[in-house]
Amino acid sequence: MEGCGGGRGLHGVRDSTWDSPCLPWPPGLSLGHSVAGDMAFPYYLGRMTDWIINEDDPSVFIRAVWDMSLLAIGSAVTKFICDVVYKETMNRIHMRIQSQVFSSVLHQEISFFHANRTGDITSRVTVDTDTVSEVLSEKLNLLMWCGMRGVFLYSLMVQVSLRLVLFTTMGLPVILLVPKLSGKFHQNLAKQVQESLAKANEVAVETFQAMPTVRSFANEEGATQHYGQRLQETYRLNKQEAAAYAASMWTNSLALKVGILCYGGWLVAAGDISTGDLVTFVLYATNFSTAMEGLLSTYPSVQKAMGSSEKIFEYMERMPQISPPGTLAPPALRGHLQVQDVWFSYPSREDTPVLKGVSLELHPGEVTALVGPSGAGKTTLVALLERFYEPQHGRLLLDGRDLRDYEHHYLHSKVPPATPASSNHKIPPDPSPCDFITPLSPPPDVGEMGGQISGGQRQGVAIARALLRNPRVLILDDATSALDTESQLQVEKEIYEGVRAGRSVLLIAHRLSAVERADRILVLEDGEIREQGTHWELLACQGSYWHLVQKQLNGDEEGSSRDSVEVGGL
Ligand SMILES: Nc1ncnc2c1ncn2[C@@H]1O[C@H](COP(=O)(O)OP(=O)(O)OP(=O)(O)O)[C@@H](O)[C@H]1O
Repeated sequence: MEGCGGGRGLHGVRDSTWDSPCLPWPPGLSLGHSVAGDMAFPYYLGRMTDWIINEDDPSVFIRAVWDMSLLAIGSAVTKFICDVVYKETMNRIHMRIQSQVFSSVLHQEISFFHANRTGDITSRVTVDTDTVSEVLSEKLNLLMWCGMRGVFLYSLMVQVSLRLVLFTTMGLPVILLVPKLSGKFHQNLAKQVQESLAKANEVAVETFQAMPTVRSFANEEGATQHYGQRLQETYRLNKQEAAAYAASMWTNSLALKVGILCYGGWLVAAGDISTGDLVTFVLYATNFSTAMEGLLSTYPSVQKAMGSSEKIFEYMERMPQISPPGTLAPPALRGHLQVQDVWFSYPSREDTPVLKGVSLELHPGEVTALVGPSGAGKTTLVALLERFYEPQHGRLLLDGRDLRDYEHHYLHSKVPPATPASSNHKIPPDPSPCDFITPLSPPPDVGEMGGQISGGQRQGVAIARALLRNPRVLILDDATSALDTESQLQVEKEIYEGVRAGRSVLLIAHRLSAVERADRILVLEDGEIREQGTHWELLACQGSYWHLVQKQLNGDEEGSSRDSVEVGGL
């Protein structure tokens, strides 16, 4: 068996996965003991038959009974120990595979999560690993057991009668060929079942995630129907899979057994073998046929697991499509951030650049604001600064060193973003010593995707989390739009206090009143920096910024009717 010691599993797995959970003693040996115990029965039954027919010395009969009893006990005990050790080992392997797939997925680049559906990824980590584990812990055990029985029995059958073995062997191709042919077909079907199940899961996950939308469009019936259609597809494939499985089972050839009895009877009559030998052989052959049946019934499951394991190992062996982080972690960081001639397009739309030669600088002790219409590329720039993606052209430098050179945890603690998305996970009971968070008082568990807190609380938590890290570069991406006026003033106080202490701040805001105090305002439009200057300088130019301000004043842009803009100071 390959599962123990180095080597690769069903379809190849890194050695480390399989190294540690080795069986404490050679599994083949203990399995051999157990199988050999089982195999002795036909032999002793044969001897007993001869004794009954010939009425030999009674001690032969008593010895046979004793030997059989001892072997039965020995075989049962060894099998029990074997099963316990094997299952324990396989459980550990399952746990390891599952956590390795999970960890491997977590290390993928962000675009991987955009390219693959959440349901598919979850299915890989849970359903597929379960399938493989089930096969490892049950079916593979059975497969080894049946395989070993088959080998033992065959050699014992050879010892009893070579002629009968040759006769039996003629029926073997039927037994061995059919599963090979049906196996491929079954493996294909198993893969399709897994994919269809993943799609059904995806529909369920997406529906639950968008539950408020489903409710407000009264689309519960539609969503149920959609899910039902997916399940129907899975059901149809499952039926086909079951039929393929049954087809691979029928090879248990009754004709073979009848043939052995007829031919064996003729050999006994001809005096080639004894009646006891025939009894022994028939029992061996029956056991052999059962072992072959076991192999056949297990084989499709192993094929199925191979389909699942292929996908698991695809994930486990996938290298993230982003440069690995560096090791740089200087004790002191100024927070001078430079974006130099950055061009970027998303992997899913490679021919549509979102950022077109963007250059900007964040200086320690200054607030730099980035404004622009929706879709201009502001959040994309933040994603690059967070190293979710890498630009196709241009450089991102922190204190003169490329962002890629910095150690992963160090970089994210020194340059944390405050975005609503960063508050979606569970938070500690006391998220922050920051004053503004107290009145917002979020619950310790924010619920899935932050669903149990208000927009304002979410933003408060996000800012508190970012500030808690005492960052050198603070990035606020539309982080204060849902805060009430009092909380917003407190956040601004925190921000500007941090700036006085030498922090660099990048402030992205739709509500233009929030950026008026910034030391510099950059206007990003269609992926390009169109203007930069202070609030007053930009107003005086009457360019893009002035137009944005006018739009908000006139209430043209979404939400601006609620947020009156004071052009002239906060
Ligand atoms: N993951 C993605 N894959 C492909 N295109 C994307 C992705 N995320 C954003 N985009 C596209 O990139 C462009 C810029 O989006 P981005 O979110 O950076 O704009 P934004 O200026 O932050 O907008 P807003 O102010 O509304 O948040 C948009 O055209 C958007 O559709």
